[in-house]
Amino acid sequence: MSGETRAGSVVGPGAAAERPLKQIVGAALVDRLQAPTRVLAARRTRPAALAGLWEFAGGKVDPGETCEAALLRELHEELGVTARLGREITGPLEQGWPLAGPAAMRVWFAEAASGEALPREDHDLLRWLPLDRGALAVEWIPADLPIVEALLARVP
Ligand SMILES: Nc1nc2c([nH]c(=O)n2[C@H]2C[C@H](O)[C@@H](COP(=O)(O)OP(=O)(O)OP(=O)(O)O)O2)c(=O)[nH]1
Repeated sequence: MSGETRAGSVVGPGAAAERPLKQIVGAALVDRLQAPTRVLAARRTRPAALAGLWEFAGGKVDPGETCEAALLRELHEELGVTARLGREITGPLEQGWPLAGPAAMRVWFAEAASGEALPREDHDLLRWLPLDRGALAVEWIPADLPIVEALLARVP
């Protein structure tokens, strides 16, 4: 029955609450929040379906964790940096940007407050991309492309 709409019923926020999207968070890590010129892309190593594709560093929000805390944790685990978050790059959903499957990602601008970003977990390569059409030079996870476009449109 799930996914079907009874005659006369309205699919509203309640439906979303019954089938919440898995919350993912990601960072558009830039060289500096004030007047950014480059953004960091990370190449995934797993799972096989995503290996070799590029993404924003980040990951799943743990139960009881805020999105912002999860993102700072993920950036430390994955890149070894202590980050500072800037503005959110808001998406079309309350939970951010739709991803493949029942998941959505909220994305923030971020900069490293300390540490140099290096691939530690989940990635084998990092690349600093220019904040122009050159940001599309790598093969992003397809769901990330609208986010990259929004990022380029929202660069100060
Ligand atoms: N981190 C990240 N995940 C993304 C992006 N785009 C996208 O579709 N995803 C998907 C890939 C995964 O299915 C999911 C994130 O899961 P993940 O595997 O990175 O999360 P995690 O680090 O907490 O993983 P795990 O240790 O629990 O396996 O979101 C993106 O730009 N960044």
